[in-house]
Amino acid sequence: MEMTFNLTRRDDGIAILTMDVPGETMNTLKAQFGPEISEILAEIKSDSSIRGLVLISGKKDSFVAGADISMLDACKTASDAKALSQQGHVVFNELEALTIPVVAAIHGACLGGGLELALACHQRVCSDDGKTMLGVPEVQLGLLPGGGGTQRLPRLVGITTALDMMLTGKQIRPKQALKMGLVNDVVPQTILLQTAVEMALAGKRAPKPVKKSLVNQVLEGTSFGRNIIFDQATKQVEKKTQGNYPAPAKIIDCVRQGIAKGMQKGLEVEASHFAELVVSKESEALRSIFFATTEMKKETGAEGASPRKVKKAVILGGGLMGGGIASVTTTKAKIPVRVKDISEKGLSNALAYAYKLLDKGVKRRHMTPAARDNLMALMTTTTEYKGVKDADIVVEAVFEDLALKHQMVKDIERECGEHTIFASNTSSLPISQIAEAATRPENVIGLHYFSPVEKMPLVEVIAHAKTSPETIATTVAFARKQGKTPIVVQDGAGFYVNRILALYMNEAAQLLLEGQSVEHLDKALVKFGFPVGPITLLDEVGIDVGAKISPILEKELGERFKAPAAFDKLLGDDRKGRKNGKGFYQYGASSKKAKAVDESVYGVLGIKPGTNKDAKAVAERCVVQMLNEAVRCLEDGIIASPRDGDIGAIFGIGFPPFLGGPFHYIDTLGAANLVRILEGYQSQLGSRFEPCERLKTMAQENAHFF
Ligand SMILES: C[C@@H](O)CC(=O)SCCNC(=O)CCNC(=O)[C@H](O)C(C)(C)COP(=O)(O)OP(=O)(O)OC[C@H]1O[C@@H](n2cnc3c(N)ncnc32)[C@H](O)[C@@H]1OP(=O)(O)O
Repeated sequence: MEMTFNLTRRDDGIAILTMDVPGETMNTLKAQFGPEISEILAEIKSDSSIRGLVLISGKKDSFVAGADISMLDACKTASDAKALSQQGHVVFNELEALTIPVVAAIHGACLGGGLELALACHQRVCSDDGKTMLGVPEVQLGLLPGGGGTQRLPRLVGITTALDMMLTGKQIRPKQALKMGLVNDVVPQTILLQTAVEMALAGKRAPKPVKKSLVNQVLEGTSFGRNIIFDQATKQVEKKTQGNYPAPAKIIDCVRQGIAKGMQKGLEVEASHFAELVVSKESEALRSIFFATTEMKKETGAEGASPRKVKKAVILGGGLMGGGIASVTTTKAKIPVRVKDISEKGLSNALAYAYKLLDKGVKRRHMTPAARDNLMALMTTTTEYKGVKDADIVVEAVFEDLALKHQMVKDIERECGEHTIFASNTSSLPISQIAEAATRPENVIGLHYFSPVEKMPLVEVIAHAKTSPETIATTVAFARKQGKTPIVVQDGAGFYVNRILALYMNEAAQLLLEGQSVEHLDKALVKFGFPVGPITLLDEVGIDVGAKISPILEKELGERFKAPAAFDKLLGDDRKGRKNGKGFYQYGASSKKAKAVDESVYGVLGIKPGTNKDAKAVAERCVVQMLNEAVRCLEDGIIASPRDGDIGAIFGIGFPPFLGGPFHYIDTLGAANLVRILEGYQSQLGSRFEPCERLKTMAQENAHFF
């Protein structure tokens, strides 16, 4: 069997231990490595000619991506998982206990168990490459660092920094890592191995003391101060997770107990908590999302089609969406963009949007001003169709007006090349209707972004009947280069995300009109696990946008999409939401966050908030509408699979990730149970709750989606 670890000896007495998992693109830690590593450690200990050890990856651009998540999936019981963690502790403790200096030479991803492996080495040096990132992202999988990270990290970089890393799962760049003391040096990759060897030859070095503020020194230096840190962290995670994610509290407990009772006790607590988390339903759901997104990355979006390379893009419209699309195209995809707008104002908005994003990076020292300016140079602007002939793709982000979009199609067919893709960022108009103006409909596609474009990971790629497979594949690849997670959906009013969102929002509106307060509605759905409540979301998206989309959906999809008539009064009172500072919430002149509910909205709607219903019941009414419509979208072929439906809902509207997405959640609830709930509401509140046929069939067959 091919080995993963290869030990070579240099004349200067430094041994190089190269990790290279056969047949895999990334190194990951697997249980079966235990005996191989123990054998190598025994060999090293018995060979007095070895004066030092350097650990390096044999992979081109990654160190170690963590424990093999598939291995964790294979754990059937908590004791299986605990054994894995304990095995990791034994191996890493043995590595750390070597009397010779051990240096980790890191290039590329050094994450999770990979960083824990590096922490068990006496020193660490990493490359200054953009691909090099260090972190402990286990919390994003509903886990915690189970290879000693909860103990070694705080002792190396301090409690506050370690908690921040473990509770967010953030990736640390090389310079940041050096500054916080996570690595001892940062060098070009060309001299990474040589530097590591020199560090080993120089012998063990105590880690440089991490510079801490006086306040931090006092807080971390006394048990009273440490308790303040832990209590504050606990309060923050409770507020953020609403009790829906068990991992953060367990991370805090591992650190707290380890610092108070010593590393050995800390490791015992870590192994126990890690084990419970591996078999938790939350982690199972989060791991399924990781595998789903990884699987999707390999798909072109159109069977058998290969994407064309996009060397230049044109964005029509420099407004909020156009500016965002242009920004992610230059800053993420690093593709030259020409923004066309009818006014200079629109063009300057697009430039300002990109500059503001990039300048944040400069201020955070992630980027130099020169790098910012080089990326800004990729964006040019025009009020006429000049310099667009060689565009490979044009993304239109103009008003939701079919005639205007038809004009755009004709303009682009006249001004650009025969292969140029026309991608519409429409949020509701069927692509087939937009394509009616095209002489080359095979080049017309939907590419629906979500606002704010630089933050929302999802895009919907909408193919109409005549869209060519190559157009689909090229658009999917283009979105991926922008850092997006694209799902290919079929043409139809509202596509997928806005369609399931519309019924969820309508139900919230019904509850509001029944006398539930705005705060209560929003709090109930945040407690359920959404990032923001439905009323806040309506203010963010725009009450006018919602009002425009609803009739389109109702016309094509039926009565159930009819929005409550009372909501027209809001527009009559010029309430558009955040965009014009007047909606359900008050908006101060400069405040980014909505202040308080604008109580006058109740008068506009002609309602008076009554007694609030149970929060779970409020959430359930809104969520089951979304679940039922998600299944209808699968039934109608709008989405290709439950997997795409889960990813679309999570990445598009923040459906609670710990539930795995609508389809995973229906499996958890049980189709029969969901049908029973829907039918209950149907008898009380009307036909909008009627379960779709697919759900009723699944209920009868006790079927599951996964
Ligand atoms: C001991 C405890 O602390 C427990 C842990 O360590 S839990 C694991 C913690 N690590 C992570 O969460 C990292 C997960 N991986 C990633 O975030 C990304 O893969 C990456 C940032 C490392 C690289 O991203 P990218 O360059 O986009 O590559 P892919 O995501 O497509 O991955 C390439 C292939 O590697 C497989 N893979 C990556 N990480 C893991 C992992 N931890 N376990 C199992 N497999 C992993 C991924 O599935 C791809 O496989 P393929 O066969 O090539 O499709």
